[in-house]
Amino acid sequence: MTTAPATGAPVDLSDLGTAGVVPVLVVDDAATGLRAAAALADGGLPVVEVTFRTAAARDALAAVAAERPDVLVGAGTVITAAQVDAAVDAGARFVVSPGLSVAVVERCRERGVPVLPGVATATDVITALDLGLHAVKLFPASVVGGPSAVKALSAPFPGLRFVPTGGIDASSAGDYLALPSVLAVGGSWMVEKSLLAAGDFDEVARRARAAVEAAAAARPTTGAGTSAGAGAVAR
Ligand SMILES: O=C(O)C(=O)C[C@H](O)[C@H](O)COP(=O)(O)O
Repeated sequence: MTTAPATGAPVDLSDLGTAGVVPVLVVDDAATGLRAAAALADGGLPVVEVTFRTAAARDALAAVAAERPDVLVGAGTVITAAQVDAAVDAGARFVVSPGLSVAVVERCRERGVPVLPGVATATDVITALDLGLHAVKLFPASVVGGPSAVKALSAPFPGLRFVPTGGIDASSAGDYLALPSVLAVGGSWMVEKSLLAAGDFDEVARRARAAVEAAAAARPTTGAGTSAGAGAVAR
């Protein structure tokens, strides 16, 4: 069971490494967001990235932040500095972007929240390093080459940690998590749209539990919470 840092406590990206898996949520109403976050926590994964793709995203994020202080809630699909402000004002404790925007990174720094921008190429990685980042999201991970792409990009950039996201599911998560440069994996498979629409939150909890187990099995040496993948990451 992963424990989220208490509300108000500083969060850094190592906390995502501790979880090992970042569920990516797309919701059309705040109540569904709240139920999904509760089901994920029931499954031992008190972490959720609420994507800023829907009109309800802000309210869903705010509801989770207010009602579930035990859950580490962040914002995803953040592509403008204005969205950083909206997300942080709603209670986001980390920010994720599909790509690398200097404006987003700088606003996150100003607001004091850790940011995980997306990269897909070595050129993107160099830009991230120039900005002083130590961890990036690899997106879309399955399209840019899967675990082989992580390995290839890790070679010239030792010390950089990756959070592969995009096209990952229960069957492929372990292949990424077994790589030492992988901090965590992200994905929507635990909170699939059809499950939310059907109100099948038991299945959300079951998938969260399976994901936690897969992460622990892929990083077996020191166990969940203190595994190699959970090493410290500077902002
Ligand atoms: O919204 C963002 O910030 C993104 O970069 C995209 C999401 O992380 C992926 O869409 C999740 O991918 P799936 O697990 O394949 O659904």
